[in-house]
Amino acid sequence: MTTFAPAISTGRPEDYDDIGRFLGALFHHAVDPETHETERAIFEPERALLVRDGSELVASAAAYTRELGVPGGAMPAAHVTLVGVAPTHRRQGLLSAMMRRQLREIHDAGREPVAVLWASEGRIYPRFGYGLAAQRLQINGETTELRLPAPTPDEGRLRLDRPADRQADLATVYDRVRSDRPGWSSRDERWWRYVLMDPESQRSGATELRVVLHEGPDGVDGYGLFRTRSEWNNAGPKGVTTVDEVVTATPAAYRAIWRMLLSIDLTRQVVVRRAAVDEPLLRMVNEPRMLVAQLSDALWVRVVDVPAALAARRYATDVDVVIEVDDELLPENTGRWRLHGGPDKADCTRTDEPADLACDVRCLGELFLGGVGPAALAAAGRLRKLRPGALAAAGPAFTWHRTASALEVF
Ligand SMILES: CC(=O)SCCNC(=O)CCNC(=O)[C@H](O)C(C)(C)COP(=O)(O)OP(=O)(O)OC[C@H]1O[C@@H](n2cnc3c(N)ncnc32)[C@H](O)[C@@H]1OP(=O)(O)O
Repeated sequence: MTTFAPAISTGRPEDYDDIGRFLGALFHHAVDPETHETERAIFEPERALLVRDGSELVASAAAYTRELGVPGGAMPAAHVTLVGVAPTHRRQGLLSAMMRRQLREIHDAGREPVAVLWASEGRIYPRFGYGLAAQRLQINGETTELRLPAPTPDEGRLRLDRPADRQADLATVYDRVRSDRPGWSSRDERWWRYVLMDPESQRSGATELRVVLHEGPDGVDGYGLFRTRSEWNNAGPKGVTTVDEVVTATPAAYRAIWRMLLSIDLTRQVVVRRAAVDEPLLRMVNEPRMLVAQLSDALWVRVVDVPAALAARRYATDVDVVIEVDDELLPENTGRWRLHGGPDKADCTRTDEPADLACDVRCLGELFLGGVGPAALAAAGRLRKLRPGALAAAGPAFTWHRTASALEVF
């Protein structure tokens, strides 16, 4: 067998048709013309890396330019996507070559201190320095077994509508809430069309996507995107409500929307694929066990530029710590970094002082959104404490008052 020497080229706008067909085959589904056009609109050809063998596309990787919510604000982040290698060319180092090139380009461009992705399989990306930064709960709730507290007077009115007709309201609520949710990405017009795209081919027998909006004293202050599916057996109806996202700016909106979603007539089950680990719903129902929640991975973060990344987020408490970092793929990150930060500001500079903590760059990715603290990573043997008391001193600073979560797969 001759060895294939990959030459990686940058994408052009006309490559999208090829990429769509290529990734459709890798993910074992047909190309849907409706989603293809929406996805083409968010494609950034100059950020795509392609490998061809002759004229045949055999590998791709790309990135979207978006902001990522982080503790205390939002920052530019390369949203890595469209990764695939043909079954004829797998395990010959193509993914590794693309990941190395992509990380180098992101680092050298100097605009995005971190990269972020959803992994098709959790074992693929740690070797490239990606750490599991946000987890999610997958809920399969038995709604007949769940009770919510009685409505309170501050709960407003609910209205049902077509999501596409209320896009402006959804965007207003989302932007209001996003500033305080580590892990949520910015959405412009094109992204809203992507989030709301609703092809028949992906409904699995359910209705079209619908939205329930909550109107509070100042107008729309929350929404829930959902669909329902009919199912019956000899005992009667057992329909399913599938919830895509619930975004609310007030506790009253949150309670009212979930009360409706859990009690739609002729349904008996609620499915939520991307609930937050600290989802308030778990604290609202009378029997949380009946939500049948299962933990899974959501966002993986790769710290690409250590000082810029650590200075871009905020810290729950004042922190002054020296971290020794090891980064095989981007050696500029290797060394000792002094992080001096707090709830309002942070800076991070190279230092010769002795380190308090030591870890690899993947571990920094895990810590980055506040989804896990240093003590858990130390207990897992992934982070080393080099000074007594360093974990207790730095630990609380890395967490955040809302844990990391992610609403949408990109
Ligand atoms: C952000 C996203 O887009 S996620 C979507 C990712 N894409 C997919 O899942 C589509 C289907 N899968 C694929 O296309 C390919 O299998 C890929 C892209 C996951 C891997 O591509 P390859 O070119 O085969 O990877 P490559 O040869 O560079 O492998 C590098 C190392 O990772 C390991 N590896 C790669 N993929 C996997 C996997 N799915 N499971 C376990 N190990 C893996 C390889 O064994 C290799 O290990 P080694 O260095 O110890 O020998």
